[in-house]
Amino acid sequence: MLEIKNLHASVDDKEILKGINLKVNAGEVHAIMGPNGSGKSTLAEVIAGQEEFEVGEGSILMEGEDLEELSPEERAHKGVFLSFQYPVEIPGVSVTNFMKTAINESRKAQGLEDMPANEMLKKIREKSEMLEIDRKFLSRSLNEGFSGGEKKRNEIFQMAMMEPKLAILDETDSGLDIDALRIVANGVNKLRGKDNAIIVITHYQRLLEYIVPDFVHVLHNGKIVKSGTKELALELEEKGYDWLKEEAAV
Ligand SMILES: Nc1ncnc2c1ncn2[C@@H]1O[C@H](COP(=O)(O)OP(=O)(O)OP(=O)(O)O)[C@@H](O)[C@H]1O
Repeated sequence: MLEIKNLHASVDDKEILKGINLKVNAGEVHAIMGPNGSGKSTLAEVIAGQEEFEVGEGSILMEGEDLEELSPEERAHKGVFLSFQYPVEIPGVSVTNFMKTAINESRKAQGLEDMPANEMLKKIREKSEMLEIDRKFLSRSLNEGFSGGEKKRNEIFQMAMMEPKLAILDETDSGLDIDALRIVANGVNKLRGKDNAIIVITHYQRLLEYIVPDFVHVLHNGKIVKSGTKELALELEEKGYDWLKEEAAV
């Protein structure tokens, strides 16, 4: 699904990603952890195609296709979803209408007609019930006055509606409380499937008790310095990151 090879990226001539290698297969959930400032969010944004980052050496392949020349929108149409990519408030545009537009834009890019209204309503009903989202919430203006938890709910709803091939959830600095943690975890678990892959960026071992990842990677100073299974997250909880920094320096 996704293959990142020796990826380097910088902003304002400062190198942030210094040779990332990562392979994510369909059906897998990967967690990325690591100390503040190690490059986790940058990695997510570079995969999604955020233009402020300059990609140097290396490549990002999605289903064998190099993403380098593609805009963030084109990547989204290929099935890459990054949480909080568009956290804009749009007064007067409801959560539902925003979703309808996003889905039809994506269909258009794939040469498809708009989704018939009844099909769209059915999908909205199914996904909102699956994620226990209140009807009233769907008619609210997008992100306007949303609490942190409501933003989270909206984001997971967007992911459920878009059915991305590769979803990247950057949870590192979103201040998740217990409820939001559960919203994210339930959403991810319900959307896990053999044809899609999910990358969760988190500081919380707790989140990984709910979403059991297949692999855990630790990013430090722009490189993945350790990969393992969910036990690695437990080890990090217990020992912190210093031992890995020391190992990485050797
Ligand atoms: N647009 C930018 N301009 C300048 N520096 C940036 C920019 N984006 C990121 N950086 C720098 O790159 C480094 C990595 O940041 P990044 O947000 O990727 O880290 P992170 O691992 O997600 O951190 P955290 O756990 O604190 O969220 C930091 O030193 C940060 O200051």
